[in-house]
Amino acid sequence: MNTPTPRLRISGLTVAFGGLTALDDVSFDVARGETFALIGPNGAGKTTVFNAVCGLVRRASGSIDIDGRPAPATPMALVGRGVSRTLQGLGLFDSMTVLENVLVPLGLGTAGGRSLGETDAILAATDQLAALGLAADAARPVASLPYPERKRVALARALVTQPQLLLLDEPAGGLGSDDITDLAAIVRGIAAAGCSVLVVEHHMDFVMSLADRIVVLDFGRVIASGTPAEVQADPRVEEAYLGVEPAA
Ligand SMILES: Nc1ncnc2c1ncn2[C@@H]1O[C@H](COP(=O)(O)OP(=O)(O)OP(=O)(O)O)[C@@H](O)[C@H]1O
Repeated sequence: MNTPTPRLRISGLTVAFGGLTALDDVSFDVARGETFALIGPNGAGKTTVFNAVCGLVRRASGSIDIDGRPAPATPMALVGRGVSRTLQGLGLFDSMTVLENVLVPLGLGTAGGRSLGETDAILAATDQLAALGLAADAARPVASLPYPERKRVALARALVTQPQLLLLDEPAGGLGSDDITDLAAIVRGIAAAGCSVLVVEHHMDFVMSLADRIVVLDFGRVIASGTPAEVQADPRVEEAYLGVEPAA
């Protein structure tokens, strides 16, 4: 039987910054419609994986394929290949309204693989804001919104291009428990619609309740992988987070 082509395949990825090996021979696949988490202590290399997928850092070796074809070399070309990303910080344009922020990627490229005229772009952005409960905020300066709403604007901006692979960098960071519960429901809906989600997150309850599979990085290496239950039971993970030596 043929194995389906993964949405994202990372093979033997190594990235170095001068003398620091930030990623060392990292490999994993993300299937279509899968929610996949990358976890690990601070500095483990999680964001560098995202940056490598987006063509923002140079690979020393390894390959990155999206839907069976090499990832494009530039971030702009990624949108046309169905990839979107949120940033660890919000990365919003504070001088713009909510709607203008969500329109930015539509001005750069395509939605669902096709270019949109201005009217259709505004409709798509307005629909996306409505889907995330932000319809009433469209004309407000984004800087005037509370932090959880600004996080959702950043998510709307990533979703407006109708990605097939969504990279979420610490989406729960800075949110309270009610907002995290809402976010988990939103991410489940995104995955249920067939979009693969690769999430970097420190909030463990969120990760464990959401992810189909998890890879754990430490000092740039994969130290564990599997289902949430498998990863939680792995003594190497406890060691990486807590500095506890696994029992012999
Ligand atoms: N552009 C860069 N130049 C030099 N070193 C970098 C650069 N980007 C990342 N690093 C280093 O690479 C390592 C991995 O960083 P990265 O940001 O990927 O970790 P992370 O797992 O995302 O950490 P955190 O959870 O704190 O965000 C760290 O030691 C970091 O200091």
